[in-house]
Amino acid sequence: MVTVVSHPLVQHKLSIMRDERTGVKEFRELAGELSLLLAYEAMRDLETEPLRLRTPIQEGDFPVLSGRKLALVAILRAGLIMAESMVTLVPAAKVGHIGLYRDPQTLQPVAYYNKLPSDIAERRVFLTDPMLATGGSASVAIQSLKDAGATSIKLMSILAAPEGIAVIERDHPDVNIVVAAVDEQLNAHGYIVPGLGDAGDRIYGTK
Ligand SMILES: O=P(O)(O)OC[C@H]1O[C@H](OP(=O)(O)OP(=O)(O)O)[C@H](O)[C@@H]1O
Ligand SMILES: O=c1cc[nH]c(=O)[nH]1
Ligand SMILES: [Mg+2]
Repeated sequence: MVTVVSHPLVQHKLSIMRDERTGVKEFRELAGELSLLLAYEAMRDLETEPLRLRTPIQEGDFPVLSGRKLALVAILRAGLIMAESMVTLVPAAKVGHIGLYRDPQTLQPVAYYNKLPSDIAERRVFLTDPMLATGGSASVAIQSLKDAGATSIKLMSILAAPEGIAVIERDHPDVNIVVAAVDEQLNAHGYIVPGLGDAGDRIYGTK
């Protein structure tokens, strides 16, 4: 299932990120802000339970988060900005890292790092990567989460191509996807069109 967050704030921030004139500082800030807005939607179904407490006025039962604990897992590099921003919303979440880069010739993901919470099997996992292009990186990352025992995984991306969504639906039909927009297609180099360019390079100012 794919959820496209069509809220005007999300769309506005995304359009500024797309603009080639937007510099590193603003791009990074917007990526963080958008991640919070996407998280608001992605975490809509978190469980709550009533907590008995007393306000300054009277006693009552009030909802607090319950159920499975959370894990945020970032696909490095670009997904890091999303997880770092989201952890401010859910400070008790553990954070994992999966290092992948996409080979520019083959477009295949190359793994270089993997560090996940040891109790990931018991946690609800939110996997972050701003770009879902061919879907190769996200599919491999989801497989490594499953190999580590994760059973509840949601993929959060800022932009997706239809091709990438199709790959996740084929490889991991149990994984829901939350995105700000689904663009037209990929170009010959595997970039999302119209897209926003190379997310990692724009976040970190590399080339
Ligand atoms: O869906 P795919 O075709 O696999 O492409 C998407 C991947 O490409 C980008 O990472 P990149 O390889 O540029 O690494 P970086 O984040 O370190 O820049 C992006 O952040 C995704 O991880
Ligand atoms: O458009 C794209 C595709 C893959 N990775 C990016 O950063 N951008
Ligand atoms: Mg990159």
